[in-house]
Amino acid sequence: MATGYLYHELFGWHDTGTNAGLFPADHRAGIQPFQHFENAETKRRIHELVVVSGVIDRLTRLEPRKATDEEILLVHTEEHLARIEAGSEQPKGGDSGDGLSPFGPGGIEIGRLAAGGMIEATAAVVEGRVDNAYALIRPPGHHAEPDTGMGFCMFGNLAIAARAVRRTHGVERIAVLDWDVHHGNGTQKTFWEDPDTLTISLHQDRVFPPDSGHVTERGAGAGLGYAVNVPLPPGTGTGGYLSAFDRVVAPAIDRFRPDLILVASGFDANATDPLSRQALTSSSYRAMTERLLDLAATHCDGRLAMSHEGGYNPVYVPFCGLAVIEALAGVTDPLSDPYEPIFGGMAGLDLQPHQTAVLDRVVPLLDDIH
Ligand SMILES: O=C(CCC1CCCC1)NO
Ligand SMILES: [Zn+2]
Repeated sequence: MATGYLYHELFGWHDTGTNAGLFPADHRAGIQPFQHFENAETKRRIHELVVVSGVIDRLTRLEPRKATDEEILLVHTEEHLARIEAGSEQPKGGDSGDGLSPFGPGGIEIGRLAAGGMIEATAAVVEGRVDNAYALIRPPGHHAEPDTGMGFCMFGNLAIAARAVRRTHGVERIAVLDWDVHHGNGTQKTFWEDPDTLTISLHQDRVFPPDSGHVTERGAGAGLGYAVNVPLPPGTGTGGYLSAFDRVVAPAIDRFRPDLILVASGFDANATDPLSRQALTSSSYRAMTERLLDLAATHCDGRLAMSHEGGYNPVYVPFCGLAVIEALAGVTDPLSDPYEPIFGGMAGLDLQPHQTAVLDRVVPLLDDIH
């Protein structure tokens, strides 16, 4: 099993400043200076754990490149690209569109490297140079819509890669699973009317963007039914997520019969994340990855590429990221997660009736996937 792995130190230099988590420090509002929630630490620490654990030696290292204007414009408007270019030329950088997504001077170059990195990882999988791949990239992308960035996202890295390999390699049917705890609104909007791109988002109900990711958001026109949303209640643990996988994700992908599976892989559904209220552990992510590998083997010769998104606890996210990469690489002696007994031992992590009730609403909708 050849697993591609893409990371570059420049991703750690994407500068989100001291926006005190989300907002600029302002003593009048009682906001003290502190680093932005989306900072380099979790990504850098995932990479260091991949190296120190020795898993790096079982991976095929892939190198990022900068996405071209043409590639970015496969998804985004000229106006959005111009906004990022203009901000990037400012002495202190700019923002991707919602005031919550800052970047430093020259920041567009790192944004291009993130999008180009996911293109390279996806192309390596499609060309068979590797069986699957993980693109540990930054800034994230799944909230970026065609006309704006948001939620820390500058460009829709995964969406750009999907359209890029469709154009260069003729990949037709692409299934996208977003397991970041926040709704994958950007990817969904990009492919809203596209029956050849199935978007499935597993997220905490209405956590971000506000009032987004409802079961009733299903696509439009020819794409109706090819957007699937599973808004899980706060506190959902492994039981709820794996039931969502077995009752929604797997049947949807089985019906869709993809040529490629892409994942918007955020780890902010972990039990310790500051920006959500779910309860997953590293073993949850390993189990989901193993299920995806089975689906990819069944439908598309194992072709599976993952694009890093959120995840904000620098202590625990590295163990979740390592578990996914170990599973992709078929590591049979994975590193033991010391926090699993604590975070995985809490009450209520098995499937709950109110979680089943959400899945019961989604399952019948899958009949519209052909
Ligand atoms: O991890 C993220 C960013 C979510 C935050 C954006 C503003 C408040 C919550 N999206 O996947
Ligand atoms: Zn997120």
